[in-house]
Amino acid sequence: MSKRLLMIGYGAMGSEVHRLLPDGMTLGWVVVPEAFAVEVRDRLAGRAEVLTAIDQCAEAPDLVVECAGQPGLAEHGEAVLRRGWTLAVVATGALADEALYARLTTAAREGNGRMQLLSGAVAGMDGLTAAREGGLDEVTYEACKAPRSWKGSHAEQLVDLDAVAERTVFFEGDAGEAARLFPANSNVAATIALAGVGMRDTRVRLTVDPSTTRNTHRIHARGRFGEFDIELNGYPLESNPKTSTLAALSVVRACRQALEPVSF
Ligand SMILES: NC(=O)C1=CN([C@@H]2O[C@H](COP(=O)(O)OP(=O)(O)OC[C@H]3O[C@@H](n4cnc5c(N)ncnc54)[C@H](O)[C@@H]3O)[C@@H](O)[C@H]2O)C=CC1
Ligand SMILES: O=C([O-])CC(=O)C(=O)O
Repeated sequence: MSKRLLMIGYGAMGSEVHRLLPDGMTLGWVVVPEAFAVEVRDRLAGRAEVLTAIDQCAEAPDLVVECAGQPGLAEHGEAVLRRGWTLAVVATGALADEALYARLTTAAREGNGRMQLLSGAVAGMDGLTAAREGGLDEVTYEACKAPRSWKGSHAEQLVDLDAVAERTVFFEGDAGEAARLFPANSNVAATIALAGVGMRDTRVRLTVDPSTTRNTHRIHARGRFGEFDIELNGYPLESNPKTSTLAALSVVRACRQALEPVSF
């Protein structure tokens, strides 16, 4: 019998994940804000039940994936974890809020739930978490995207996205600030911080480049293990250029992991 997935959010990433769900996993429920429920119900045309709160879900899903962004994790994360369900998360930037982080970890502990932080648009989180065990001296992260990928974000206050003519750095700071200021664009900064040296000590630089069509992520880590540099040039999703295709694929991978006895 097929395992059943509950998805929080059903935007660009959610629809892509739904399209690519592995055999053996079906979408049972989608949770979206009231204002989007009618539209999402129309799009799904009966293929999954559309809810607006976790307590409306009458059965236990085999897996819950958050594809809703930071407000979605803040709103529904606790209810999922208190029910003892497993929650795979991409809006890791929400965890820069220490109070929310504490609420979710307490809910997971008390409810016997599990929060799985997904690697999203980047690679190397396995190596970084392993490297941390030996001690890390430095972790830096740089993102570079096309102007259209920064549209509608705080970048609009820092750089003229319509006029920018060459690669331009518009933000330098720590991972916590980046995740808070760019909630739809800098979850990766928080993911790297959570896997490495934390929000305050992870240095972040955000850039825009009018000549690129990719979402580029560069990570540098140095510690007792040695050092590594990762550069990932991802294709953005057509339906949302802020979001890399790999981020959606990392959710698909989490679905596959829930099905298979052997996994990376
Ligand atoms: N960790 C990573 O590498 C990445 C993380 N992300 C995160 O994933 C999020 C989703 O990306 P897209 O699908 O491209 O965005 P999108 O804007 O296309 O879709 C967001 C969806 O979430 C829903 N939503 C919003 N607030 C909600 C709430 N309180 N409860 C339930 N649903 C809610 C919306 O109705 C919409 O269906 C981004 O906002 C970002 O936070 C995105 C890319 C990479
Ligand atoms: O998808 C990406 O390239 C990264 C992203 O939006 C995020 O970190 O929130």
